[in-house]
Amino acid sequence: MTDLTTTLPAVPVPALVPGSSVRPRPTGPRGPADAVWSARARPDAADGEVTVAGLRLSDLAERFGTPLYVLDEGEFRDRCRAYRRALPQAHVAYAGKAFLSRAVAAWVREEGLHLDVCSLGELEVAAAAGFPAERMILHGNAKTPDELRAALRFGVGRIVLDNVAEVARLAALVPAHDRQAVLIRVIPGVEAGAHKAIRTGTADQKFGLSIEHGAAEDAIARVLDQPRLELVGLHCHLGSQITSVRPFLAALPRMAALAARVRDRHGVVLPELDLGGGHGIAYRSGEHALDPAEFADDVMRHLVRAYAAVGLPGPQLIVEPGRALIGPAGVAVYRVLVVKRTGDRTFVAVDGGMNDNPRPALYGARPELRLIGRAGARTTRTVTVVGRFCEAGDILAPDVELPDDVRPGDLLAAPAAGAYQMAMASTYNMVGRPPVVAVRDGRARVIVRRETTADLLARDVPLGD
Ligand SMILES: Cc1ncc(COP(=O)(O)O)c(C=O)c1O
Ligand SMILES: N[C@@H](CCCC[NH3+])C(=O)O
Repeated sequence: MTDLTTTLPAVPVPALVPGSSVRPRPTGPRGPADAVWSARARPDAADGEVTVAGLRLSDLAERFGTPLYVLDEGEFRDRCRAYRRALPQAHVAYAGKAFLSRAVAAWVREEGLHLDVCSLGELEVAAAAGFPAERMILHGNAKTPDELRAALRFGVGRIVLDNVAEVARLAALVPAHDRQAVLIRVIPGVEAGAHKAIRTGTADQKFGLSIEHGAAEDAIARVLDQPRLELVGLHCHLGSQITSVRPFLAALPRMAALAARVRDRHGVVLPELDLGGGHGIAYRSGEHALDPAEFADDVMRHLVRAYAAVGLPGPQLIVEPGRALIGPAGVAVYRVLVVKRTGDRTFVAVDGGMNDNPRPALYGARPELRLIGRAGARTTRTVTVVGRFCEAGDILAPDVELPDDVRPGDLLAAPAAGAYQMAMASTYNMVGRPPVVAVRDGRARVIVRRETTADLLARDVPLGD
């Protein structure tokens, strides 16, 4: 296991010397990639209103109810295009776990991306949207036999093997005279990611096979022994919400060295390298995102160099961003139900919370919440915005500056809400999940409807049955 802080040279932070031209890097956004609101959002109106794709969020809240998730289709498509433009030689696969529905799968299909799926459910949603199976990549640290069978039946393009047991299990399911293209997920020993729970580049977690301990090479030998499996490449995924390109660059020579050992030991040149996803976004004003163009420039340069250094041609690159494509396209809208003072704090309780956004409770994430729909008082106070669920830890943000006169009935909106919120939503306390409304060119359409109590009761077996 390698701690990046010890293996990579520290980036010197220039001191602010009076009268000198050396300035620390600005803490504000550097460009569009750092924006927390989508490019089609107008968040700065004097009346406090925010519009997205020409629609007022308060009108959408009125029409569809709250809590509400608004998804800016144009922003999502723009981001898909930006990635394809930045990486014309690579395959860009949208990681559906960030949020998937039939509409989203159709946008991904139309934009010509590949799709990373990690369950039978994701596979079937994508298939229902007409997504071509050969552009799908199946992941999972513990794929069920049903998932493996379905992947073969649908004709999924790539299956990423995560453990040795899967090698024989999958090979046994592939029909005679057929071959399934697979990659092997390895642990490169590079630590990256915004929180321990989402770091997957080092050995002390459940995903992948360690390079360091020989597990990866053992699995590779076993795959090469299976005539019904075709090993086309290596895969690694370092973690999530990574805002610097450095960890990706650190992984490249390690992946190249492993590819070279495969060539030396087995005489096989692996044509593909999947570097996973993990590209970070700005959740709050002033935070930095991983810029796709910068990522592309640096990674392509270092990739060719790392492979050339071991005498291999540059492989076909695959990347799998999820959050970076859908995160900034989403906005969560809540209605304030209660404002109360307890102890030293003012609590502002909204009609959503940890059920639709478990990220604050899981990773200490802090969404940027703001009053919308009216201007609000000029003076502000620091409040704690909490949800409505039966957990003291159901805190969306512990310290938000809101206008002094915030009151029940007000609307709060959080940008950058498109990834890993609705996708991870639950029905705790028997509260149905919010709808997702896609907006484009002044028009709104429900792409996932609100979950009703009738939906919840539909799964609950009536008494006497
Ligand atoms: C294998 C794999 N690829 C891609 C992703 C997408 O990650 P992100 O949404 O951080 O880009 C994940 C999740 O972290 C993953 O496990
Ligand atoms: N759910 C995590 C990301 C996990 C990515 C899954 N591989 C988050 O919200 O940050």
